[in-house]
Amino acid sequence: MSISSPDTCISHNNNNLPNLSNKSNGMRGNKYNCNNSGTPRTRLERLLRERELRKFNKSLNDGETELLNNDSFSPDSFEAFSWFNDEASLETISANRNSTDGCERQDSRASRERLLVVANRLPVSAVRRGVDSWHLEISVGGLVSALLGVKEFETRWIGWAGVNVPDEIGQRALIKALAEKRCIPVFLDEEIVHQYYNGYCNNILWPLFHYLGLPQEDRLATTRSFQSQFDAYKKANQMFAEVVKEHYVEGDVVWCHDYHLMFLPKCLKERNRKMKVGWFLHTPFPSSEIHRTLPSRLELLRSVLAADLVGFHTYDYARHFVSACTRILGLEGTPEGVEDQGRLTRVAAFPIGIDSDRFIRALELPQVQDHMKELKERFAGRKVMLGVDRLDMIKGIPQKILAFEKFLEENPNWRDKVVLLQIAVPTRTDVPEYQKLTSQVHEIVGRINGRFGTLTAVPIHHLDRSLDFHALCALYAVTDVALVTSLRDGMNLVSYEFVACQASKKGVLILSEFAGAAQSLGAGAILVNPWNVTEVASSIGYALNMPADEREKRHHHNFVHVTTHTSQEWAATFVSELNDTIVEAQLRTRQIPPPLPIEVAVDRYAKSNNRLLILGFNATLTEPVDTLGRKGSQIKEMEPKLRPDLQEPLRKLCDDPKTTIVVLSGSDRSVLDDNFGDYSMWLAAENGMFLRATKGDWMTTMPENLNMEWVDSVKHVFEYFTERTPRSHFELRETSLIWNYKYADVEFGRLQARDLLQHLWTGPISNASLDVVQGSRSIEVRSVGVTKGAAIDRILGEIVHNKGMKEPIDYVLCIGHFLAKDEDIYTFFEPELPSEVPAPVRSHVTPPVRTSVSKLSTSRSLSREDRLKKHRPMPTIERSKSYHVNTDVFQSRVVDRMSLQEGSSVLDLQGDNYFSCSVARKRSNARYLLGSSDDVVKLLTELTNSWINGMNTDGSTMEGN
Ligand SMILES: O=P(O)(O)OC[C@H]1O[C@H](O[C@H]2O[C@H](CO)[C@@H](O)[C@H](O)[C@H]2O)[C@H](O)[C@@H](O)[C@@H]1O
Ligand SMILES: O=c1ccn([C@@H]2O[C@H](COP(=O)(O)OP(=O)(O)O)[C@@H](O)[C@H]2O)c(=O)[nH]1
Repeated sequence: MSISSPDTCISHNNNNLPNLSNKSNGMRGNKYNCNNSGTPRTRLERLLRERELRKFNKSLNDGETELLNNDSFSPDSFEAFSWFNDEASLETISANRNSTDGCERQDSRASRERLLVVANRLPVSAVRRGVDSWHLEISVGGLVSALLGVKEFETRWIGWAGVNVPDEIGQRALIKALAEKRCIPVFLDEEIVHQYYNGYCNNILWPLFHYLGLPQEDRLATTRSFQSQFDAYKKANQMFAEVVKEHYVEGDVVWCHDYHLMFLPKCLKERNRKMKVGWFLHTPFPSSEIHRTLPSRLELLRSVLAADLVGFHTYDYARHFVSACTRILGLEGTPEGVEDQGRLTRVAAFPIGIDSDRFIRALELPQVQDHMKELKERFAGRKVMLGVDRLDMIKGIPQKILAFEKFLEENPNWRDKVVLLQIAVPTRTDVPEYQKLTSQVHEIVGRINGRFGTLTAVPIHHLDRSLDFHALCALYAVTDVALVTSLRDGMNLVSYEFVACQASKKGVLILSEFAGAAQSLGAGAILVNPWNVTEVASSIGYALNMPADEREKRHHHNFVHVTTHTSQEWAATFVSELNDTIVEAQLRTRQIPPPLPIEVAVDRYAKSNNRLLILGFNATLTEPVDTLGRKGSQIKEMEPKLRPDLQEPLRKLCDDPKTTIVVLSGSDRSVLDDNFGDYSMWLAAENGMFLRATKGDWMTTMPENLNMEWVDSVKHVFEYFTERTPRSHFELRETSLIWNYKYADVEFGRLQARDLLQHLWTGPISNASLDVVQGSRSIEVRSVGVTKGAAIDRILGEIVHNKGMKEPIDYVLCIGHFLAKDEDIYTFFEPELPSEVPAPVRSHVTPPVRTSVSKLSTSRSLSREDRLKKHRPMPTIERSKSYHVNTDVFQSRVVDRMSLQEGSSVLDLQGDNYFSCSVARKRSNARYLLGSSDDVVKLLTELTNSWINGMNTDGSTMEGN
């Protein structure tokens, strides 16, 4: 795809995604040139195209941003942030953009898409000045800084204004004041703030996510209050959801932020399933071993997974999250995200950035220059070291100061040549832990200044307050060494801001390896372990003595990163991926068969005369697959058991003379005997390789020449892996071998499975004629041709013969939780000529892959119709042969083809009387879906009722099956 930016025209395709097409070759400026031929098909193609489009928009924006920022850049106010400006200026920009485009733009989405940013804190905190008058101040913190730099969207911010407003007059006045800044308040009362924000968010989740553990002291009290804090957390999240709902307009992107709002995606999706919901975490997501300790671990993960896209600062945090979902919820983690019953929540890393231009431009402003001059004079003759942090235990302020003390202790010559300026912004001052930290820091600073200070100078200048933007920029610019020693930090934007302001000085950044920023600025910074005070002290020495050329190289590396990975890029990428996730989900959904129309299936059943029901066993007639987390990995029943609530309907259906039931399972014969021996039905064990009417003996339907010589070598491999994978086991069946790790540690099990597969593919059996079938937690090895689909015509032949059927089968219901390999059973009954019957109900985007059928069955090369007509009149030819161990109990036979009468078909389904149904497996070749075995119970019960009702009306009698 060749795309060149300014020469590009933009249109919409059906997916509502803009198309880029090159308008060169002398076809400029004609909107009809915008063709759709290059419609991207894959996710990556779509995202690449979006990226090109963003770059193109940015090149237009750059000029416009100048316009926007011209007069409105008032130093100390938030007017500096573009999206705070009023609607009118944005309209102007849009108009300018259209007129400069050269090709009529239908693309309003990229530049005007509405974005609802939902975060605990609004970018402004409100201070009450009177009954109905408010003063707004910019809130301090990385989240606010980053989001204020986002310019691409028409943004509304929903959040808490940091103040309790109990009265209606005050609320109304605040709503009005905030509306001018495109902010919408969520009113939280004092008690909720105490329990939700101070309690659950800042005393439980915050320390936990930063590896500081759950509160230890007063265990009982904590446990008791934990529940009420969690309740308040959920309630607060519901309140946010209500406000979102009120302001949501169809098509809006709703972007939820941070650990305060982990419950929000679920609340939003429950209110509106179609809402585009993204969630981004600004803190680290800890290892799943840490998250496991949280009492509400399941609920929080599940709620976050309701979002369409989940984002983190780094790949590590994303990996931890996926791992928590697999280990704690028992879900499937894929490179794309987390999958739950066919639904994918995309999980990815989106490292945040800053609005670097804003910092670079600010350095030119006179007031910033004045500040810089003052600072240079004040600290002349001394190197300036700088720390800027909220006064939070995660920032490692005590550790930083202790390291500085050690440096002064060991380097007396530096004592009057260096100063540490530490800006410690008060935060969460209602939480006792933060109050303790403040006193602790004051105490250490006092001690060190007492120890190394003189009458005229102290080594540490500690400020317990925030600075305005320009003072901060000046400080960054005059600094020689910045010290960021967070014990853990989601990203840390201070390090980015410092780099942005160092174009001329090229100072050194000492950066904690536990800050997310270490992933991006690690190459240019000096990385330290903040817990290692000795290492930090020596790094200070190294930084202060660093030669200019090394400083320059390091700075350049980081400067390029900071100026290219901006907050605008971050937001645009996130929103673009969120939009794409929705497109992708729609494509996936269209590949999913529709739910079984139970009424239709029952009605047709009642109206037919010779029905065949083929039922799988595992997860079809047993309890639903347990996905409730770790408990699911505990061994409950080694052997599958028929659900008690299915016994009665099954028995009644078996007693219906017009119905034949076959249970077709991968399980071995003894398991089917134990569960179904008392019913009047057919049992097909080991994927149909063994067959028995419950009144008779087992026989084999196996192809005669089935090669089983591979068994010993595979068994050897399986034994090896079973020994090395705790809680895995393998089953040796007559026709297959299965290694099962469903009770093992999921991640370790998967790694072992990967190794095992690699060994099977490349090892001693690599040339054998085998199928290696991967289940979600198992690996099965079978001879080629051992599938349910391959076995079914032999089974059918035997049944028709055995029952002496005179009429064709006019209704087939085939239900199972079958492996992909065995889905050939669904296709077996599908008409092969499209003209014969209407196509399955679902609409395909990509046609489902049709599993090829057995090569062993010669009749397979014929069409279904030919195959079934070709069958000879009755006498079944049975060729006995002994097979395997224990064959004394089983009579083994191979059944030849048959038909009802010369030329007539065994099946007469008239297209519509065929219901293939996948249970709890969404991507399937079946025509329909059933959610779980609960639905199977419902269906079979209704079939039973229909038959009983039918029998009463037409007066037919019950005969044996
Ligand atoms: O609103 P507060 O409770 O006073 O806290 C301020 C913010 O602190 C946290 O910031 C994080 O976000 C930054 C940007 O992504 C990141 O660089 C930093 O490492 C994080 O600590 C918190 O996550 C925000 O929600 C708070 O608003
Ligand atoms: O006096 C100050 C100190 C800090 N900040 C801002 O607070 C943010 C801190 O973000 P960071 O990601 O470093 O950490 P957080 O506080 O969000 O954990 C940065 O954007 C700083 O510019 C500020 O505006 N004034």
